[in-house]
Amino acid sequence: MAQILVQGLAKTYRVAERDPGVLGAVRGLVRRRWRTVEALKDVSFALERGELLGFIGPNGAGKSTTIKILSGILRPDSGRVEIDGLVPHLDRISHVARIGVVFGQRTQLWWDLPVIDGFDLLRDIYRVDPRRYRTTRDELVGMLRLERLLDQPVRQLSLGQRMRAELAAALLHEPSILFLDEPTIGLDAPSKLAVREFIKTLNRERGVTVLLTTHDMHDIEALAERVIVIGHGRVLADSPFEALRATVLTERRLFVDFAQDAPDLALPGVEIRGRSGRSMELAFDPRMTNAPALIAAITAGHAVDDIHVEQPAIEEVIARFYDLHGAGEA
Ligand SMILES: Nc1ncnc2c1ncn2[C@@H]1O[C@H](COP(=O)(O)OP(=O)(O)OP(=O)(O)O)[C@@H](O)[C@H]1O
Repeated sequence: MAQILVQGLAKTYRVAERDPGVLGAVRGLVRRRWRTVEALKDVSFALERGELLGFIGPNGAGKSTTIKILSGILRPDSGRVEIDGLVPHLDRISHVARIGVVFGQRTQLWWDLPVIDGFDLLRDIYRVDPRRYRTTRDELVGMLRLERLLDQPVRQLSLGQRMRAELAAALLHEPSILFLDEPTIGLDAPSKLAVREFIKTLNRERGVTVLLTTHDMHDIEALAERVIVIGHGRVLADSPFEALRATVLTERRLFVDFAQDAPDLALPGVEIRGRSGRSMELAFDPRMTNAPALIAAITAGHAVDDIHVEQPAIEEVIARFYDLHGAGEA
């Protein structure tokens, strides 16, 4: 049975509207005008225990709203959510004991307290058995290389250090599910790699179910076997990333460095995209020809120094997908 079940989720926000300027603000105090924003219209999916799901979509698509509902912070207007048999917003206390949540843009630690004191407070809040807590904490501190940061107040940490501390904080009570809302936002390359490695270990070795939202497609490429794309409050795709790539962009590219100036080539199903000196970029449709056949045809007639095939970059695939579904920013 699915560990996370979401069916027909809908959520509308009511936003106060006001006219511009001071007069508008004053008028707004007297008579409020409201506008509704349909953040989620109809979102359904199921997640098995131990899965790692990339939950992506353009700005304003409804990703954070979904995570807030799944964490029990928000109540949906309609639809059904069940996680390990509990309804998050109704069974909040039992539910939060089983999940960990990290919002990349917010901290769950205490700004002025040393990291270790924040961890101890979370131990008390979650009522973790002291002996069990020490083991888990020390393990997380080791995995996330936090040893030298424990005595520093959170406000003194760099963003990358803080994110490592946030991940530990979210896991001190050993949840079996982790919700990550943009955990790599603003991090430099080494910190991103460290966070990705940690998430991977947690999921693959410990079996923690992970739902990850991110705008960094390298996170998706490195971590997610399955991807859900949402746009305008609906699920637009739910498939392995490779399947998404195949439906959106079939094109492959072949880069050739010839031993002499790049020749004229006329091959069926192949388009020359660029040529400069001895280099040439070719695009081909893998349904019409394939890379080995193409390479054989080229090398049969010309001396070649180097040759390689490229898939379209993941950013390109996603941008094209948003385009096809008219799912630009809401
Ligand atoms: N508290 C709120 N009050 C009013 N409107 C909100 C609130 N939170 C979100 N919204 C609106 O709901 C829609 C969905 O927002 P949400 O934050 O879920 O999107 P998102 O996919 O997480 O976007 P991003 O990638 O930019 O973080 C947006 O139109 C947003 O403006």
